Amino acid sequence: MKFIIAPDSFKNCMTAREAAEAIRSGLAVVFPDAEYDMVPMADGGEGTVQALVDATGGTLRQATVLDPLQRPVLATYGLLGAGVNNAGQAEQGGRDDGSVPTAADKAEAGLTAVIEMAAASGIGFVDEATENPLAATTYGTGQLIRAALDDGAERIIIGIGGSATNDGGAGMAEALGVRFLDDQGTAIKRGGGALSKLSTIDTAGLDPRLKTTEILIASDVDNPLTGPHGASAVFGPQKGATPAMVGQLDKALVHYAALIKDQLGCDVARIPGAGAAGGLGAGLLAFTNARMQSGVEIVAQTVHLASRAAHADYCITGEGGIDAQTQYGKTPMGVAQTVRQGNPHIGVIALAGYVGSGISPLYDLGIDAIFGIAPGATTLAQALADGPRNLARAAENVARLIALSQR
Ligand SMILES: O=C(O)[C@H](O)CO
Repeated sequence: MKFIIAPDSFKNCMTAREAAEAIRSGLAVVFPDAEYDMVPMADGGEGTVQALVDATGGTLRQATVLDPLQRPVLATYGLLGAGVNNAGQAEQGGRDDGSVPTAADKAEAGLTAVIEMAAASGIGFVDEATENPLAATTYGTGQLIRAALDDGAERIIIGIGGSATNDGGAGMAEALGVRFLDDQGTAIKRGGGALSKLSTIDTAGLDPRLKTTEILIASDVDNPLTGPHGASAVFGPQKGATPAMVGQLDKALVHYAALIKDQLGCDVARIPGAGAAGGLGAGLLAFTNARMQSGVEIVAQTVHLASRAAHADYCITGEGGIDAQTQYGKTPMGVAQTVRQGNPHIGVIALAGYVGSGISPLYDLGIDAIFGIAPGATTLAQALADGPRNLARAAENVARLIALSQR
């Protein structure tokens, strides 16, 4: 019997790796001799760096960068290991065609870094008293990209979302060498508000390493940069923008996008995801060699999930919450679809801290069964404290059902 264990983190409770370990411990009560392939997962949001570092035996790195309000902070990013790693032990690497990568393949593949923009420019750095989307900058995210380039990264996975910013990624680009000038040739201030003064975008100093660096953007939303569904209108208020500020920020981004189109020949305004993270999506597309992809797809490809499922009997996935939103690119859905590509007969079971309404479509989309792990009514604090134990017990019960079905 072979199990693939591929959960996301359970927010505020367990990292993806801790969740995978809890699931394994429960399954192993019933199937001590089964083969367990541990694949900590993520969807590009919080926990992506840790999950990919854990899954590949990579390393966590830190750099001092500027937060959205330009205060120095220590931010963490990751460098992936050369091969897929099973819970930090033996290498399990396989390509999605089922073959195992050679040392030459790995050398050729180059170093991959993984960054969460929120580690430098996230909403967690501001509070009600300090939030200011007119001034907040993604400069620190650019500094993290630069740190990854200094480490030798040739490919960067960047999870974007959860930002405090609305600057169209101009701060990020500035940290990488772009100059944003007003009509007097003076550098404009950082932050989305000042983009209305922009007149010239000078990319002469852009870090040349970006030309040969592939950037994969895992975006949490697919909103356009501007307009009623754009960055400012939809996400500005949660960053402290008043209705008047929303109008000002949107106008500034319209102007910014027009200059990017005129001066760089790049039309980013309507691309789905360009409005993610206050328009950082647009900035990455305009100034770097970037493309958007679903976050869970990027992670699944990076850890070779499809090929690892080829000879597995069951896949156990999960996340803190599973509800109607899960079908739109959340980890359990992406895991189910990916493992089925590698093995149409695999059984897929999802475990969650809470199970919300609207989950019926998930059964047709590839998840065979969904179970909540809480044993009964309790407080959130208690549910979080008991999370690993509850998850292990739910996994044990799943294993008991599997054993029963084999009798
Ligand atoms: O950061 C933001 O603006 C939201 O999470 C959408 O990307």
